[in-house]
Amino acid sequence: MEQIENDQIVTATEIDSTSSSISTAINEKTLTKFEGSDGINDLSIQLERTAKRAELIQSTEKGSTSAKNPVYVEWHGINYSISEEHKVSWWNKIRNSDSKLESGKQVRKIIENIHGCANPGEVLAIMGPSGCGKTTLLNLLGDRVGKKGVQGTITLNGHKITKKSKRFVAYCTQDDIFYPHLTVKETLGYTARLRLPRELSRHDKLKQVENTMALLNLTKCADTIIGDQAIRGISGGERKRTNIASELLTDPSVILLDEPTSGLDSSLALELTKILKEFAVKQKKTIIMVIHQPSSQVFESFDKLMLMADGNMVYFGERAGVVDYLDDLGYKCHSNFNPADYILELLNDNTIKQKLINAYAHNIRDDPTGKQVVEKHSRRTRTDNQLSDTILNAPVTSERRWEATFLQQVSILTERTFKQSRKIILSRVNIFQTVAVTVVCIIVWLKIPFAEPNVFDRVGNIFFCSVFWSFTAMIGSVASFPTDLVMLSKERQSRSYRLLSYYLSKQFAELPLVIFNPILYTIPVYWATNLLPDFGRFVAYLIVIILSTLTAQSFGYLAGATVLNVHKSISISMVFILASMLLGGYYIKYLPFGLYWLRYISFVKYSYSLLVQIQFDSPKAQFRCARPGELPAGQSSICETGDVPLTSISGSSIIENEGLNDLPWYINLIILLGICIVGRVLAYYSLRRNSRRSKE
Ligand SMILES: Nc1ncnc2c1ncn2[C@@H]1O[C@H](COP(=O)(O)OP(=O)(O)OP(=O)(O)O)[C@@H](O)[C@H]1O
Repeated sequence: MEQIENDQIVTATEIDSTSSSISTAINEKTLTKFEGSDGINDLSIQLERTAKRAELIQSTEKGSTSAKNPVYVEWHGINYSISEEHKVSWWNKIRNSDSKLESGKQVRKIIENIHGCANPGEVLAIMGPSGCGKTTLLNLLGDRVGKKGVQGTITLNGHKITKKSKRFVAYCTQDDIFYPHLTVKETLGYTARLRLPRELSRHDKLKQVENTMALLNLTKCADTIIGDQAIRGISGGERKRTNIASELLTDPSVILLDEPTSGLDSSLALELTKILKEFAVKQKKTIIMVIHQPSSQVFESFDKLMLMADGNMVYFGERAGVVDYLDDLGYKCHSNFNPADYILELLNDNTIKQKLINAYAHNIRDDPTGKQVVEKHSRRTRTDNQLSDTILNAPVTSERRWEATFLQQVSILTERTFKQSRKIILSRVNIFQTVAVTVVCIIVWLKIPFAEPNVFDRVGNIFFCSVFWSFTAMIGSVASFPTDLVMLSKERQSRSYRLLSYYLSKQFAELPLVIFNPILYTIPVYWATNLLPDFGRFVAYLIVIILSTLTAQSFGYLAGATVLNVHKSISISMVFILASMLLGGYYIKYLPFGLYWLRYISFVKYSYSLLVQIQFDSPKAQFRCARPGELPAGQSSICETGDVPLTSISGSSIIENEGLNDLPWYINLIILLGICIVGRVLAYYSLRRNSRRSKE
């Protein structure tokens, strides 16, 4: 306990002195320790950096709620197990017929009887060899695992974690999850606007972003896109820092970090741990981090330490006490050795590891869930003038479920989705594809004459336009939800917005993008291929093409939201669009007996019928009858049905003959609109059901 207080006093004094004046800190006494001007330069750079850091942290304190809501985290008796499918092949069963090999489920213990606590103002480090269960424990502390297979108690200020209390806990995952086309500043800006208290003005929120970027040395890459495997963006270390910045920015009371220093060089790793430590001390944040091989300076900055091996506890207590603890067990760490390296070396030796696990189990033999050990290290149980018992007993809750209002959420998310999706939907490749298809269609169907022999070409042009854009929209939208899923789950876990806000914003943002290419295609193709020269009919034609595209998009959304797997949903959509195309009325006129109704389940039938009605069911649509020899052999002219051969025929007679006006145009329109809306509503409920399931 004394050690914690001393550590905090040292850090607080250091910050105060540095922020007040650099010049007084560089006193003569200190300078004599360094030889030559390089030493002086190094020291002044260091002090300048420390002063800047303190100043920036101080600036983020304005409006900080974590200092007012310190949170004490405690956990004991934690067990987590998973059931794994165990399959025995029929061949193995035959070969081992005398043994009792059976397929079935096996329970595997991931972590066992884990306990600990983390106090506000302190940094707790969790260390151990790879695969020992550190991330699993962090996930459990952040309530990101669900209930299945979990036993034990985790509390915040002595109260169970609730949906409202989760907002006070930030989780920096090991994998940095971002929208790749947004810049660092945009990413952090949207996070700030969604998650910072609504009382702060937009200007203050963006100021907070600037300060956090300066603090984490991100200012120089502020306008660079994040990027991913396909597009080059910021570096791995910058991604890591952006990830931490996006959580620090939201002013949480508890910060869980999974390997925050991986990918950073040693000086950046040290700088980051110093920042976290200062945040802990100055703003009473509780910091728990999983860390691999910290340098000795980073190791020194921890207040508490938890060591794990094979899912078991090896040590929990003061960081400063671990070397003596190991020494007492016969494992002496030399003074010139980094204790963190030494600990990992011990835990990677199977025999020593088992001895250390047994030694810890022996120590707590009278305290099966570790409750007493936890109480010993808890600041909640003792009187402290800053963090009194009453504060650390206060329920961790807020009046609001979300900081941004519903309308703010929709507008912020729409802006963000638009920025992210426009780079994909309106990519150069997609625009090139549209222009190329437009040119090909114009060449193929240039100035189709209003004549009977060309009716088939005219109808083909109309059918192609409807199906091509439906197909493109459906395939483009199936990946929408599966690719957003990880981001959605991360942001929903931190209660950034409602699912409905996300869903509506997706619709609004992608609407102009999805209809841009069909419009770009339809305008020149309509006039160049000589479709009905009537502006009103052109507008109606364009509206139906857009509606058909949006209907196909809603099926794409539905498939993606239901299956949540890009490959599977593309396969399902392909089958669906092909079936709709075949049943649309262009390829098959006469379905086998009893299957005629199948036409009515194809959305293509409604859009195709509507487009044909727009183009043919008009007094202006008059077609010259075929002259002898113009029609293919065996095909009779529609004009020859009466006694007197006609010279021209109306479009309405043609579609009647083709059976394309079985439903009036307004019924086709209503059904198409209905399918579009129902598809979107079903996609929302599918997404909601799946996002609830993923939480369980
Ligand atoms: N849902 C799960 N299904 C299957 N195995 C799991 C699951 N969750 C955890 N595990 C297993 O539990 C063990 C601990 O995993 P965890 O990620 O917590 O380890 P770690 O200590 O964080 O490792 P590292 O340092 O390498 O990240 C691993 O063997 C992992 O494969």
